[in-house]
Amino acid sequence: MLKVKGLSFSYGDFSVENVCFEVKEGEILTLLGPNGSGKTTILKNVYGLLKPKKKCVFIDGRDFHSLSLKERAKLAGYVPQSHYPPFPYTVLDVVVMGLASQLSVFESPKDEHYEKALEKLRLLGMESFKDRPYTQLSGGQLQLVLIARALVQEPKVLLLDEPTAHLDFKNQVKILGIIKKLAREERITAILTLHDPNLASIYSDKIALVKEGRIRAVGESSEILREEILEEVYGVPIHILEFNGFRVIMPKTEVV
Ligand SMILES: Nc1ncnc2c1ncn2[C@@H]1O[C@H](COP(=O)(O)OP(=O)(O)OP(=O)(O)O)[C@@H](O)[C@H]1O
Repeated sequence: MLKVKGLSFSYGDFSVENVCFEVKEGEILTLLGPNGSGKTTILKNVYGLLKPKKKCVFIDGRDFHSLSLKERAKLAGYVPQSHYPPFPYTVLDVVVMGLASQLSVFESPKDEHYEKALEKLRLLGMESFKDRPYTQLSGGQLQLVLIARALVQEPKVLLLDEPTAHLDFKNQVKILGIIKKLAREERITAILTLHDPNLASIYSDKIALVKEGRIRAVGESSEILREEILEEVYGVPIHILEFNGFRVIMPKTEVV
C-alpha cells in the first residue's frame, strides 16, 4: 500500500540515508529509536513537509509527492507532535480546517463540512467539546482533536508524530487503542513514531528501528524486538520477557 524506497535527506549536519520500508493497508508501522535518531525527519519526508533527495514515497504505486496538494490531502493525513494556534478557535473549527485543501480560496465551509467534522469528533469521543476553545484543552484532548482534523478528509494513510507525547498512561492507551481501531475497522494505514518499546510492541504490526538516520532493522514486531538489536540501538542492557504473546522490554539494571 505505502512503500518508501531509498529515502535520503540532509539538514547539513544530520542526514537520513536510504530509508526503505513497506506498510500494507490496515497495518501500523512504528518508527522507534533514540532521541535525535531521525524519526520525525523521516515522517516529515514521507508526508512531504521536507523534500527528500529523490522520488521515494509511493502509495498504491503512485508517486505521492508528485500529486496535487488536494490529492495528497485525500490520501494522507499528518498529525504533528503539537500544534498551538494563536487564536482560540473552537474545536469544531479546528477540525473543519482539516478540509482546507478541498475548499477554494474564498469558499467558506458549508453544513456538510461541519457535519463531517462532527462525525470525526464523535468517532474519537470528543463531540461534547465541539464548542470549546481549542486553547483550553488538555494534552490528551488536544491530541484527539488533531487526529480528528487529520481524519476529516478520510485519508487512507495517517502519519502521527509521537501521538503519546505528554500523555498520561490512560491517555496513551486510549490514543493508541483508537489508532489500532481505525487500522482494523476503517483499514487506515498508520505510521507513527513512539518512544516506548513496550507500547510499540503492543500496538504495532511492524517496527522500524532508527539509529543515526538509518533504519537498523525493520519487520514484524516479534522479529525486531530482540535483546541484541535493542541493546545496540539504545546502548543499554535489555531483558525481554514473553507475556500473553507480547514482548515485555525491561532495562537490565543493578539498581533495583
Ligand atoms: N530544522 C532542522 N534543522 C537542522 N537540523 C535539524 C532540524 N530538525 C531536526 N534536526 C536535527 O536532525 C536530527 C534528527 O532529528 P529528529 O527530530 O528527526 O529526531 P527524532 O528521532 O524524531 O528525535 P526525538 O525522539 O528526540 O523527537 C537531530 O540531530 C536534530 O537536531
